Amino acid sequence: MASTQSSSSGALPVVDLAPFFSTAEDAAAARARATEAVREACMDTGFFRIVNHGVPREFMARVLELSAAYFALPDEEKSKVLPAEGSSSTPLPAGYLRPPADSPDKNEYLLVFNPELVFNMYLAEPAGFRDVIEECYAKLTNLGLLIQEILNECMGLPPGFLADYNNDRNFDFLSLIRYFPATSAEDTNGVSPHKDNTLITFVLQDDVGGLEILGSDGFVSVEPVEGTIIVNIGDIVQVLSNKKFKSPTHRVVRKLGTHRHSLAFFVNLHGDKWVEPLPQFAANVGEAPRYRGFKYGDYMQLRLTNTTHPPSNPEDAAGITHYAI
Ligand SMILES: O=C(O)CCC(=O)C(=O)O
Ligand SMILES: [Fe+2]
Repeated sequence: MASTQSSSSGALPVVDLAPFFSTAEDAAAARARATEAVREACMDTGFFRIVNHGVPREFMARVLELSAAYFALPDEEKSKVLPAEGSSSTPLPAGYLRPPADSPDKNEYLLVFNPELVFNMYLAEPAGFRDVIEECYAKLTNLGLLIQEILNECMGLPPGFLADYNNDRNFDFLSLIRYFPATSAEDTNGVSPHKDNTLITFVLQDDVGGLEILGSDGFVSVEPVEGTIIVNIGDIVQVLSNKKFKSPTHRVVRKLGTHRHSLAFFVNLHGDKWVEPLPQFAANVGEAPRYRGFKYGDYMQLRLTNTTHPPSNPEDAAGITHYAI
């Protein structure tokens, strides 16, 4: 088993996206440097931090503040937007959820899908919540497209390849999360170690901390830095790149005496898409594929069983190794 030790020295590579919003003459060279930094981060840990990403700091703070106000509502209120069984065209039902009581994950969350396509479930309170969350959804969707374009370049794919492959925004979703305070030094699990089954994940977090990445010497915490967005690539990129780019294992550890609020935005393929190592990373370079192909929706279903039927041993949770050759 991986070491569960933590250290607090987790400095993620910082990628400045300003040149992607600039028409200045020297922006092209700066864009190339940022792209190279993303490439190195993806091959190294799969995690990086972005700055000058176009989502204003005050806006991010407002989102987390409204999220805290939402979760502070009484349980009876929040439960009014429990998703209706089987009512959803999306991969998961929209609405407020808590992991089952026997889950080791001690958190609660609200899932929001593409507001242009889906009726999301909201309460009347807190005031302004819906507009701000939907604006956040739109901003992170656009940011996802930019990161995807950068990844396309890092992976040496033909221009527009990923945009064309991942051309449907029905399976993306946003999760507002509140972690409960730890009750003892033993009871700290917030989210068990996992890799994201995504293409790209964004995390915004408050100043409490608790997100940790598994490195070669155990888990390392990702310190909160106001106004920055944490990015990690997910299993889809790991498979497409035939494991050249890493989908990192990470977890959330709860802190004593305080709730933690975060927002995760998941950029996903449509469930009907086929996922397998691309020829650029396999046949064309004489490498054997490390994964067999699968339909993305099937993998999502497999991963859902970890939530609906948590394995008694967390190490037995279903993951991308299911398809490993
Ligand atoms: O809350 C966080 O910081 C990350 C949550 C996470 O890893 C996930 O929802 O997949
Ligand atoms: Fe995650």
